[in-house]
Amino acid sequence: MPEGRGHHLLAVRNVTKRYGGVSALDDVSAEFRAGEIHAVLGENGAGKSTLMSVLSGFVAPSKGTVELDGHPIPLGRAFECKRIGIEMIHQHFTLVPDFTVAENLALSRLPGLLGASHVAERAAPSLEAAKRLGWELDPIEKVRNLAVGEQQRLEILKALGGDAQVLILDEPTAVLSPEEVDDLFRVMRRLRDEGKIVVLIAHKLAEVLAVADRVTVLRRGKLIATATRDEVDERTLAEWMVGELPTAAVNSPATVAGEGLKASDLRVKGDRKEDAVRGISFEVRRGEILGIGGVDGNGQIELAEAIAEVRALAAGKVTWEGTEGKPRTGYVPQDRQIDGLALGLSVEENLLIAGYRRETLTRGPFLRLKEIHRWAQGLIERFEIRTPSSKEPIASLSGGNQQKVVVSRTLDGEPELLVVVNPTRGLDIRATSYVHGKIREARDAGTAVVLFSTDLDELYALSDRRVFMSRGELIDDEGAISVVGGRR
Ligand SMILES: Nc1ncnc2c1ncn2[C@@H]1O[C@H](COP(=O)(O)OP(=O)(O)OP(=O)(O)O)[C@@H](O)[C@H]1O
Repeated sequence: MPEGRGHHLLAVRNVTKRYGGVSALDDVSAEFRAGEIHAVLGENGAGKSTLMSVLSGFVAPSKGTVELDGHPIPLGRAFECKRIGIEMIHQHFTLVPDFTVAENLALSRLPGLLGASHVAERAAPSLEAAKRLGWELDPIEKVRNLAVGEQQRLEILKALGGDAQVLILDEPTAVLSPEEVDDLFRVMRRLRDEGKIVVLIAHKLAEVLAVADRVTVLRRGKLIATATRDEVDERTLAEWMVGELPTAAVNSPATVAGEGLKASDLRVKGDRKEDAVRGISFEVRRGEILGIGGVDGNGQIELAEAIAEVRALAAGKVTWEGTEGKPRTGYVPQDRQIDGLALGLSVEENLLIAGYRRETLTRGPFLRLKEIHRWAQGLIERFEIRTPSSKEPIASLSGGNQQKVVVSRTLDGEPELLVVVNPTRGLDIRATSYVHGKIREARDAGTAVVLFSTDLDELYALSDRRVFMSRGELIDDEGAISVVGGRR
């Protein structure tokens, strides 16, 4: 039996969290034990993030308590929770890119001046943890030069340096390559065996079954079940999550064909003026989905932005149907929080913002408000965007539901060229299968689709043809996937 088991118990007792009329959590009770990896599952908007935020003190519940070893934790006080050893590893990293590894590690400890000797002293516990886990990082490397997987390691090391007893990971595998996922799971098991409480939010059932000791499923704010790994399979979990079984989508071959986008010798600079895309040529025909795979950070984003015309080309040429003419382009960017959404505006305004439906929704300089409302309502229903109303601020939607807003308005614009980057990141099984279906529909109607995805399952399920990117270049040998990657 792992040492420390039974020593620490994080217990949620009858927790309810209401936002206006919505119960994000409804009388939820659950126990997270030392020496276990506990996965929390649920559809988009089920309440997973809210539960994690309650556990880590970022959100105070409307009712109920959380206890660590029988002592109530300070509710809604993240800093206090950190002090007693509860650490949340967020999906959006909280690192300072221009600081070194050691400086970032030092910063996470008590605030104060960062003299060179203090940095070394404060970073030491995290660097020791790094050594123990086989995650050696160069302390003087700038964080902006680290690959995404390394940045995540740094986030975890920050938490361990603070002597975390409870580690909460919010969808930690979303940004990782298969090898990095295996390595993260190795470390999670090791931390579990050291007696820590490890909690994770996850969407991929296969991953959950691979790593979790126990699983808790939420649906619409309610706890549906907690079970041990051996008591469940993918089918049961899926049923618990959605209340029914989703039907698997089948990939039908493309029907419409025609000349589409042709890119010749594209070169694109990254944000730091580095050569992010180094001479790439490819073609994607109308009625075809071209998948571009590879580990994050190998120039995919810069290439996607260049094709979608939101980043300038340094060199090279793009033609559409053999001419210099521009296609009607739909773009689903990588980071919805930064590029996709105006967080201060409502759901409806965010649907409208991309301007895809300008002809029907405006009259001269005026907005046709009733039309807009009806149209927005239609998208909300079809894409099952979970929101109390279309007037709700977008910031109050769950992550997956925000992603649905971006995807739905883009697909609704009936693009001739569709550029999507990880279109289903953060979406649950049902939403993923719906979005895949809509992308195939667009393809079947003659759209040329360029799918950038770091998710191999998605890449193989959706694309008609595949290439991979490594260090700014295309490689078409699929066997090369395991060697793709590393630093920029
Ligand atoms: N700050 C907020 N204001 C209003 N409503 C909110 C707020 N935060 C969450 N909600 C609502 O609470 C519900 C649960 O959201 P939560 O983010 O916990 O879901 P989730 O399971 O993490 O979903 P996802 O998989 O999409 O990230 C959703 O209906 C969401 O709209």
